Amino acid sequence: MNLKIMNKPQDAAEPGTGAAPQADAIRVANVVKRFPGKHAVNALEDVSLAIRDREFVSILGPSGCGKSTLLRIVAGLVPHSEGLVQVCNRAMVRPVPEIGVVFQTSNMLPWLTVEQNMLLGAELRKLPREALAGKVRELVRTLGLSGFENSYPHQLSGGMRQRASIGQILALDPKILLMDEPFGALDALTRDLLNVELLRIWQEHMKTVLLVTHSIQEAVFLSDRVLVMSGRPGRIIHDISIDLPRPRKPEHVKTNPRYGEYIAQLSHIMGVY
Ligand SMILES: Nc1ncnc2c1ncn2[C@@H]1O[C@H](COP(=O)(O)OP(=O)(O)OP(=O)(O)O)[C@@H](O)[C@H]1O
Repeated sequence: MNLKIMNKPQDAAEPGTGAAPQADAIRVANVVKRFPGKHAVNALEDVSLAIRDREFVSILGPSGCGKSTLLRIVAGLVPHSEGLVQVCNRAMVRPVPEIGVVFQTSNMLPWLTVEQNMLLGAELRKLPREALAGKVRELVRTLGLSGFENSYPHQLSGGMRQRASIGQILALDPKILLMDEPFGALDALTRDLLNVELLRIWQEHMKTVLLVTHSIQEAVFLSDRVLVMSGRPGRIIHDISIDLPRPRKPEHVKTNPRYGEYIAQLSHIMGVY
């Protein structure tokens, strides 16, 4: 097995094209995060990464290494202690409309229907409801929620709730999706189906995605690159390009010998076997 572990030079031209480099959607440079207090924690140490426009990048790492903290810092939800975070070339200090965040559990309000939840963002951002109504109808259809527009969250399955949560975020059309274990609470079959759906959405809507996951298979199936973090304080210790053809269909990817090699390589790095 001879797979490359690479740290892409961030200012390099696109390989083989000689073209100007694509813009970075996210740039993190030398970020440190300390949680002060009686039980002070050094969560992140000298984390640097760059994610290009429309790239799909996953982060893997041992439990407690700071993956969610890193994602929340990029989202502007948690301040960093040192270093620089830029989103779309602007320093990140607070949440911005270019970023949508999907968490492991649904953010839906239980007293609102699927459609009302998806329209909620428009109200919070003081956009006219009508501007979003058409888009929400289309999202309901493409996310396989037709017939459930008027259902309440408790009337949906876990997978449907998570699809609706993704719809809530997509309704606002962020350029960048930050996803923290979005399918972690779902059964394997539903997770696989939503992975395929996520790839379709990513391709159709040309988003940049940064995904935190515990699943090596999910990371390899979805990503252009997989970043691996060390134990706490978290640092990026591997940056692995996933050279599998797109569009990716499970039946093609999972029978591709390179898929197995990436899984084996990452399992070895993660100490799974
Ligand atoms: N608000 C906080 N205050 C203090 N410590 C925190 C806070 N948030 C996270 N931490 C600590 O920072 C470290 C990293 O936590 P984080 O949730 O980012 O890890 P993770 O890699 O996402 O973990 P997991 O894979 O288990 O979800 C942990 O030791 C955690 O206890």
